[in-house]
Amino acid sequence: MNLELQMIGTGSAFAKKYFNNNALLKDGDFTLLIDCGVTAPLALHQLNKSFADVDAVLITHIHADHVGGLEELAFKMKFTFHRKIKLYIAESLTSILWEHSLKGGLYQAREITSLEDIFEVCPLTPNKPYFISEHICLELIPNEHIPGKKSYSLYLNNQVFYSSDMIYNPDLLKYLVEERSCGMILHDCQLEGRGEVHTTLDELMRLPEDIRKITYLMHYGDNKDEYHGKTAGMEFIEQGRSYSL
Ligand SMILES: O=c1ccn([C@@H]2O[C@@H]3COP(=O)(O)O[C@H]3[C@H]2O)c(=O)[nH]1
Ligand SMILES: [Zn+2]
Ligand SMILES: [Zn+2]
Repeated sequence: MNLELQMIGTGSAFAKKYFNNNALLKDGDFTLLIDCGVTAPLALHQLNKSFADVDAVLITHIHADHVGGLEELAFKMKFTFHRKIKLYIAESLTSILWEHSLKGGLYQAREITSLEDIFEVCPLTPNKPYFISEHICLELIPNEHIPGKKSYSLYLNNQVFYSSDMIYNPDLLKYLVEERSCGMILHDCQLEGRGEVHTTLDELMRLPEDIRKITYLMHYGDNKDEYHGKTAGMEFIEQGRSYSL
């Protein structure tokens, strides 16, 4: 596939040791930022990067650990870099992102009155693959996360499933592996407590071994190290490290 995935953060929403669960997906010179949480500017800075290195941004759902850095991204693009990058987002979320999340901070008469004043908005239809660069094919898969809130997982190049935030859905994982040649799963992982809005480690440990073998854990809490060797063979994705896909 020849893509590189680098998690700029691997933490759960309120983790303090890890940044928000956001990623860079690189195809040669093209870099996609997958989600842009509150901590994204600092996370990039600590990797000697900045929003200047980002060519497009994709949003999976509207929670601060996934969209909270967009205000800074937008201002930097508009007034520092003078560049409009592509925003990939489910069509169902475009007006919600502006009206319910970004307008309060970004609105500026004659300068910024809509998402289109900042981004080249690319609304995506779920369950439909899109080539967004030469080698990145992206599909949004609707998931269940928060009652009444639309949220999406990603399926990359018909091979890699990226859960973003979702409650346990073993049937989806089995379907992707058995019917759609999925060879890698990056899954959110709540280490403790009941999985009311996320998937828990206990739930993932119930998956069949062939699925666990290809499952990597992300969006975890600060005490992740206590769980090393206690994950039924599933590896934790490491913040900052680059993975070849
Ligand atoms: O019913 C709820 C709704 C939300 N939350 C917390 O708020 C966080 C929002 O970001 P997140 O989706 O990464 O994780 C969520 C949880 O940590 C919760 O515990 N129960
Ligand atoms: Zn989250
Ligand atoms: Zn969330």
